[in-house]
Amino acid sequence: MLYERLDDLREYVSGRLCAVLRENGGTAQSLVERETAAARYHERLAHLQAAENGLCFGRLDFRDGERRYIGRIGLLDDGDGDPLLLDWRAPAARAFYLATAASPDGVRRRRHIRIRHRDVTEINDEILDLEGARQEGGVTGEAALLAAVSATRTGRMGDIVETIQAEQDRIIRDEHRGVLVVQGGPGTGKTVVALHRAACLLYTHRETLARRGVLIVGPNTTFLRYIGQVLPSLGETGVLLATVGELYPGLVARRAEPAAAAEIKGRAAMAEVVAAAVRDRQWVPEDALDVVLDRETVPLTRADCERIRERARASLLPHNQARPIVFRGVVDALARTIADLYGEDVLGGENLFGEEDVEEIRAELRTDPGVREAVDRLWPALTPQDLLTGLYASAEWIAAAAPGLTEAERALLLREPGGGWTPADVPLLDEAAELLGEDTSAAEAEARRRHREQVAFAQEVLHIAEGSRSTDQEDDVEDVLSVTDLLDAEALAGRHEDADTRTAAERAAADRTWTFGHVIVDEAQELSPMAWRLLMRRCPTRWMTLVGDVAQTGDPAGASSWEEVLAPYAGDRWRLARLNVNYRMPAEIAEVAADVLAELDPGLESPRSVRATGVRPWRLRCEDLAAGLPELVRREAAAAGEGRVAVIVPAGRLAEAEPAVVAAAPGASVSGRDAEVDLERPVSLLTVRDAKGLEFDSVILVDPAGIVAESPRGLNDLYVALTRATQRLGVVHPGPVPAHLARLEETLAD
Ligand SMILES: Nc1ncnc2c1ncn2[C@@H]1O[C@H](COP(=O)(O)OP(=O)(O)OP(=O)(O)O)[C@@H](O)[C@H]1O
Repeated sequence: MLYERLDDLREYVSGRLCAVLRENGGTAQSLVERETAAARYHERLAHLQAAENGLCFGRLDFRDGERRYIGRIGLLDDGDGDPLLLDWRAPAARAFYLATAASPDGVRRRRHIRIRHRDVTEINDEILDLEGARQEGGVTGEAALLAAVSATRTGRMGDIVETIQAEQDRIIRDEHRGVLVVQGGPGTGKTVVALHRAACLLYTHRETLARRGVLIVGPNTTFLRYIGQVLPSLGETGVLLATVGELYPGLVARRAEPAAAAEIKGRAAMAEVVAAAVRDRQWVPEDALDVVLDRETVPLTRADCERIRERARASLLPHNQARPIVFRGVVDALARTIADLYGEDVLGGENLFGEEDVEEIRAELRTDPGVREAVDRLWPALTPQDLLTGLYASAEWIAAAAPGLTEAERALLLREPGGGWTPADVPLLDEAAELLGEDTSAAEAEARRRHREQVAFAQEVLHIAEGSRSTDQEDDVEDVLSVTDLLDAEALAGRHEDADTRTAAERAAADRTWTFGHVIVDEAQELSPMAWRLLMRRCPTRWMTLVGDVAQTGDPAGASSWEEVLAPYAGDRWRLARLNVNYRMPAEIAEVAADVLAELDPGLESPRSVRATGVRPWRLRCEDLAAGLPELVRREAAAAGEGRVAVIVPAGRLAEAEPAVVAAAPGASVSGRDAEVDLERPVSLLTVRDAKGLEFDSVILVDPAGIVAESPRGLNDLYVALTRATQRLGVVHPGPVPAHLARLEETLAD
């Protein structure tokens, strides 16, 4: 019956969509209305399609006899309008996630229903009675949960609507309008909870969020692809997923650079360096600037130039927007000099030039190319790219703008022009864009021209409409409203200008100054202070969800405390929520990771595993990867069956490990070699940086000591690498076993 209703709705919506697409002709206004309606029907259809798999997954039986079915979307009865199925996000569905035997909230039975190809394949009931309360274990829907967490991985994250746990549900629906930080160890569901929170917020605040959009920031494009299916599977499509490096429209930041250079660029002090670089381009000559005018050469004195610069700076306008002030200053100063020169009364009286004469000189100067040249010299129009390219290319400019850096640090910033941008450049470009502003005069002139054209067109339209008005009406009914009474040409023109049918996410992606309704940051601990400045500009309301784990911070520019990151932007308007249960690693793997965590920070607590598998993680000493690794990869691939295997290596061993992995798994995806790691392949070879946030059925970790040695946060990296497996973990070490992995026995798991 539920599927029948779904089919009816689909048929109805596709019918409406076809009808809209078939319509043609009409005014520009009706075309816009048609496009908007088509986009709406498309979205609705996507929503209905997404609900096909597992349309209904739960039922609540209440003590008073009421029954509620819970599913991916809400459905109403066609006849009486009663709810047939509750959307999992509706308040009435909440008991499905929260009711426990100790606190049943009127619920007698919770039923988990599994549907495949529209057939019910499994039912699990939980009776919430007193007996159950005595046995309470802390998880809800245990059988369904265990089936979900033990399932073979596919290389794409899936949704968890059927098994959301109470501690997760509270975060997903949290109504806090400031910054919500979700801190939790590896595998506690931070990412998946953040994505379900996005879906929930879009459901509850659809108006605001559809207009301003939701931004989800992740650490790299592989990760974004990995999580990219979750929201569409929940029927939500209008969300922008991006890395920080993708948040500067018009450029792709793919250039590589040493981690030490990226770390320097991420420091908060770089904001002052960029500001100083802008100031350094506001030039004053040592002595005087000779301005070569059409008719003669006139000097601008140093004092004149200083005065002009001070006036422009005092305006507090962004650099490019202050150029008209400099232009006026130059014209005034030159006009005065010319008037002094030619208007001097040889008899010693007052200057012979009156104010009108001086105004005439100014008018002439305004069109003189020499004046433009002088302004370009004193206060050049700059793009963020010009500014940074120039800064990076000159040791002298770097030294002037960054006196706080050591010589070695400054040398790391130096590079030849060209060759593209790195992800760490993007927050600096954004910072520069804020300080430079755009010289919008040309764009404004173009907008004014377009508006005049639209008004002229609208006047013509109204004229035609007036002309075609029925004369009968004119004769008979004096006060019948005509189209011109309702609409003037300006208003009609305005409607055409608003006709942007792109979604908020599409418009946001193309606009650097776009501000989002809500911003979600995953692996938030990795962001540098400069990246935070960029993100905070994109979300002035500070309605944000940040998920991360400071114990997993790998980026040398990343965070070690949420308080430190947030206090400058959110004061005390941020709240911390914790997740404590590990849904990814079985207890056997979690124990190994816990030893490393204890060494990282004895004060940090490991999350509790939701299951044990009985499979012990293994280690093997292997000096020669080329000889030893292929067999291990083959074994793990066979053990993982349909699942996914990752070989995680220090970046310095990628080249050595690649032939060994490819020999065992010719189709393997290789980080660094492939533009983007394809996690849907059975085997992947990755560095820790690329493995962040991901998970695999089986992980072979190569050279743990090498991982630790490779970065100042190497122990955090080792912790990340050890916490990626859902079933099996093996460690291959070329030298003696590191002390923190002593728990591992030197065996191969069966
Ligand atoms: N309630 C749940 N039901 C089923 N699976 C769940 C549940 N919560 C989390 N999981 C699964 O646990 C795994 C780990 O989740 P996720 O990747 O969101 O953790 P994380 O905290 O972001 O980890 P990390 O910090 O390592 O990136 C995922 O496969 C996720 O689908």
